[in-house]
Amino acid sequence: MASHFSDKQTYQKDFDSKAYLEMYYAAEKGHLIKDEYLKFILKNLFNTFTSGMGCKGNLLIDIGTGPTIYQLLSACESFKEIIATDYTDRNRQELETWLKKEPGAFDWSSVVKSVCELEGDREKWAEKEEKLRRTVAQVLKCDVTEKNPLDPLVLPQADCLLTCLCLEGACKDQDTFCCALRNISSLLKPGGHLVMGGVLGSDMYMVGEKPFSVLSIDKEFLEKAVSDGGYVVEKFEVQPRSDMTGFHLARHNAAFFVLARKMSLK
Ligand SMILES: C[C@](O)(C/N=c1/sc2cccc3c2n1CCC3)C(=O)N1CCN(c2cccc3cnccc23)CC1
Repeated sequence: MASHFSDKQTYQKDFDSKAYLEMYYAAEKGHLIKDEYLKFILKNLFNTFTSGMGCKGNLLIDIGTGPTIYQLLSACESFKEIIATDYTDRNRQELETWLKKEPGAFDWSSVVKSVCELEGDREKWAEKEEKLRRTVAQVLKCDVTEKNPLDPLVLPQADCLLTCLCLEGACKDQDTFCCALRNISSLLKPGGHLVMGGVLGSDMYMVGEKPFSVLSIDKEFLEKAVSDGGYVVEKFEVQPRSDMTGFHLARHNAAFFVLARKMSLK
């Protein structure tokens, strides 16, 4: 158990984006690949964004993107513009490096190919990468603990809010989680969709030699937090964790996927 809370300064100072990418998303051996988290999330994102669930529009904001783009691959088919956001400079830098095809960019091609396979044509992976690069308009700093997480920017409200593996890493307790959910909800239009993926029952995860704390949440807490946050839950999937090999690196017992709609005022 990480003895202390990994606050935003710790992330800014100690979160090694490259080590994280290698450890969790490297083809074949990445821990979130082997333990099926990624397969589960990609299938749910595919069903939500590209198979007629009606989740489409002009603007999607991804909150706490981290240094990863897997979560945007299906969304870029249904939204004209995507804004990626993260707290740490190195995560945003890692995203920019991939978006600009600069040297040292992480190789996402095997993940891109699996999403293209879901969409029906594995060969289209190069076009898919280019489509994503064209759709991500900006990479902004965000802090979910702020009333306006994008402060000082004030953006038009988004049609969809996406957030994966962020709030459980950013929030030290359940109250902070609920507050952060309300903060990010201010960025979403009434009637817009919240799409959230992550893990249940985790208390920490390793990045290189460093432990990062995780707020351990369960299905009941999450369902209540989303409903109390002003949403109607439309879909809530949980996948218990099967493969325990990477257990000591990222202790969680299930992956979750939530699709919810922000209630309109009237
Ligand atoms: C998504 C991620 O890749 C983290 N990935 C992973 S892998 C893994 C494996 C098992 C368990 C867990 C887990 N997690 C996240 C925690 C749960 C990332 O890099 N993050 C998320 C947390 N984030 C912030 C920190 C502090 C404050 C913030 C304030 N606002 C916005 C963001 C803030 C920084 C960027």
